[in-house]
Amino acid sequence: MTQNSAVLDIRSLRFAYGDRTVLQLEELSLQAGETGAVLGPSGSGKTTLLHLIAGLLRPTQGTVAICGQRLDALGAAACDRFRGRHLGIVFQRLHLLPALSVLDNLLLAQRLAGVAHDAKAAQSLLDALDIGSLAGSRPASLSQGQAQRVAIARALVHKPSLLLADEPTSSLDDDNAARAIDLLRTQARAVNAALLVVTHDRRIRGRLDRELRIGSAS
Ligand SMILES: Nc1ncnc2c1ncn2[C@@H]1O[C@H](COP(=O)(O)OP(=O)(O)OP(=O)(O)O)[C@@H](O)[C@H]1O
Repeated sequence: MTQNSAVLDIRSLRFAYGDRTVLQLEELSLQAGETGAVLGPSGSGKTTLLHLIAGLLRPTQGTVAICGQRLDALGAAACDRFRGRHLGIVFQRLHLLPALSVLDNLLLAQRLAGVAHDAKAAQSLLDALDIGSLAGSRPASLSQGQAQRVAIARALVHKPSLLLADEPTSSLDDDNAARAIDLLRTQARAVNAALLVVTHDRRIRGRLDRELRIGSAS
């Protein structure tokens, strides 16, 4: 791993299922603190791209590197560890664990990422997202907006290098969509993470540093 490399560096990327190319992306690079959006309609390869960045799929051609490390060069266990330490992911369906309190959802995320248990830092993050008073609540008792804030906090609690957000605004009205993007941007900057939002939602245009469109390739 090199010290001054981009947090995310994608070059000449192509992914195919069999002989059918479903994603092509020439170049995408994000430095620490930078934000970007990949916009594409349904079927354009957004989920495929997220899986490639997370090392769950291997490129057919080209490279994806996180902090200078190609995930396809790592074995399965090392890839899992690297992903856990360097990536934070806000899933479209938030996947909060219903049996755990909000705070315990964050503490579990720290543990899975292999960073030190730090309840104070987790609580500060909840406070920064204006949901500090909900630390003891169960996810089922939260509004959708509150639950999304918890998901953002959980993705950031181990201070990842890269924050990925999958369709974070698609089910939100205009005001809340704008708020969610602002939160992602502000919170990613607070830990000096790069942020990549993958979405079909055109309302995101002009809100992040970089914008890239993808379309289905044949
Ligand atoms: N396991 C698979 N085998 C073969 N083709 C697949 C597989 N998974 C996805 N595809 C195809 O790859 C293309 C890209 O799919 P992908 O899920 O990445 O798109 P997407 O942009 O995330 O779509 P959506 O916004 O609808 O979730 C689609 O044409 C899809 O049919």
